[in-house]
Amino acid sequence: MKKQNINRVVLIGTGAVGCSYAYSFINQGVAEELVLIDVNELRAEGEAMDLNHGIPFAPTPVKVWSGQYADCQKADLVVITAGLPQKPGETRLDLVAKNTAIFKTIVKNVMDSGFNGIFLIATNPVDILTYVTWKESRLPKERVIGSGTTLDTARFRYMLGEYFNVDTRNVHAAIIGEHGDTELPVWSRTTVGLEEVETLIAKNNKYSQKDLDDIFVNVRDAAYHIIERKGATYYGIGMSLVRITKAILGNENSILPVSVHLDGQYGHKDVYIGVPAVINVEGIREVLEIPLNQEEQKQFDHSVKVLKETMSTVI
Ligand SMILES: NC(=O)C1=CN([C@@H]2O[C@H](COP(=O)(O)OP(=O)(O)OC[C@H]3O[C@@H](n4cnc5c(N)ncnc54)[C@H](O)[C@@H]3O)[C@@H](O)[C@H]2O)C=CC1
Ligand SMILES: CC(=O)C(=O)O
Repeated sequence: MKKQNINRVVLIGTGAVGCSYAYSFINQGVAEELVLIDVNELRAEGEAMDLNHGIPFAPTPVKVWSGQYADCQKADLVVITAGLPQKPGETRLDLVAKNTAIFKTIVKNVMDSGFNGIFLIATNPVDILTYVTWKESRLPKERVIGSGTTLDTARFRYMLGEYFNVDTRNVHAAIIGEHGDTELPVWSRTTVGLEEVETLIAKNNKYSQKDLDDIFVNVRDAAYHIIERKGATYYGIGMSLVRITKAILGNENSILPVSVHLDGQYGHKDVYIGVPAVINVEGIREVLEIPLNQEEQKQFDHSVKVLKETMSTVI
């Protein structure tokens, strides 16, 4: 029997994203057990060996091993980063057919173990694969979560922090919608410190709406820019996934823009998409419905439409 108070996370997919997650997980002392699974068993084994050699320098004790699907039975959280990444020029939506097929097998294997915890999904297109996981697992929607626009929001806050020359933690902002080309910034709710960006622009002529629009385009296209240069993105998402993991295992009631199932919020149903939600040990405690202006709502509706159209090709 698993001892009480021991948290186990199973990571499926030990490629670039999975290993960045594992590395941050160990360095941030997130939980007591981390199990690595990959279709390439040797890879998972090698990564476990390598990570274990850093454990003397980790902030808290942790057991890491390359395991089997049976290890999911006692897991609190299963994180999936397995599947194909984009090649230069490919969109996230281009990956939908192949990664859906991979997911159907993975989710079945996890559920066959008797798993009854929370899923956290990162594989692209993340909103659609989170929906696939929810359908295939038959778990309550609150316990199936996608990384959504957490990474995009981190990029946005970082770039706004640079622009206004303030600590990025004092930038309160969110990217919502598809984690992909139709995502949108919620400018109407963006504040730096306690000031609205609109006021900051009006007060100081070194700032402009044009610069802010360029910042959003750089956020939206960041993955393309990085993939062109180094072939893949992984550190940012690894740390984003650890942030969500800590919100869950630490029962934090933190608000993060994750991919959640909408059931009427924002005027939409039966879709997984990135919006702010309260996260704790139960998974999604509450989906927050932040007021959007007319233009933001229009862009959000478009994002839902694109996701539903793509989803209809695989579900
Ligand atoms: N949600 C987000 O914000 C982000 C998502 N991603 C996505 O994460 C995914 C992974 O990307 P990378 O790690 O760069 O790819 P990668 O190719 O480095 O790693 C993928 C891993 O999945 C494994 N795998 C494939 N099929 C499997 C199966 N059936 N069972 C178990 N393992 C399997 C592979 O052996 C490989 O180790 C991609 O879909 C990528 O687009 C990447 C960055 C950000
Ligand atoms: C690849 C990807 O989804 C990202 O870096 O945003």
